[in-house]
Amino acid sequence: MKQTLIIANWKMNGSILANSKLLIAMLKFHNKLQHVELVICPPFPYLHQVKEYMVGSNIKLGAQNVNENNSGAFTGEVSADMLKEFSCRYVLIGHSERRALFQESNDIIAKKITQAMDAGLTPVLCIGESLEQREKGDAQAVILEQLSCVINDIGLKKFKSVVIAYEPIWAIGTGQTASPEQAQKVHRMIRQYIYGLDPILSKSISILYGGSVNEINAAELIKQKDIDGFLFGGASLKSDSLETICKLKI
Ligand SMILES: O=C[C@H](O)COP(=O)(O)O
Repeated sequence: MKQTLIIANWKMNGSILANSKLLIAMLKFHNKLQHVELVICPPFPYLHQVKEYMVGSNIKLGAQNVNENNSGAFTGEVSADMLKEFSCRYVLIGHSERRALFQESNDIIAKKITQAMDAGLTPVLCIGESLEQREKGDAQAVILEQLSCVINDIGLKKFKSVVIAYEPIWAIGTGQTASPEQAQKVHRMIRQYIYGLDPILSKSISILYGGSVNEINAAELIKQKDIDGFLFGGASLKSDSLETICKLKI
């Protein structure tokens, strides 16, 4: 059975003290998480701190971004090999905040995925439509374009190791989550698209939902057939919310 994947994206939040409190609280419930794979994605400077706390637990470490190059004169950037050295297992790629604020194109995102995979990291490919695109009826086309650009670039064989995170931009950090039905409809569409390429992969690939997930709406969302877990931000900074979401019976 596929494990439920829960990824906590701290975004640009935290401090050494605040992180310590959160991590100590998490370690109290981590051993009850047999049915979920919990991944923490802190800002880069805190990777080491989180890694130290996670020793002996089954909580995994992830990063929020990676550069599309191997090494060299890319001031301020971090390579996939560096993340691997810091014990990262996962890396978020193409988050909508990076696409919008840092002009990351589908082409750059495909290159980042290749870098991540070459270093042995599991890339979490974030996709999703804006409110404007949804209202114009373009959501499906946008999502399939984001997916197909990556698949065409890296090839289906490599794509088998990618995790997909569907995050409607209008639901991120707004408190306005997609309804379980809305989310399921898109997840089903994504899975059917993958089915058309590779029926076996369509069953094994994890498709996460993200966008204002919290301890209240998570229970209904996770019951949806094609939702395999969550990528969440705000609620991941609150240990009580995190614990409730991780303990949901799938
Ligand atoms: O990476 C996480 C997503 O952007 C969702 O963030 P949020 O849970 O704060 O809406």
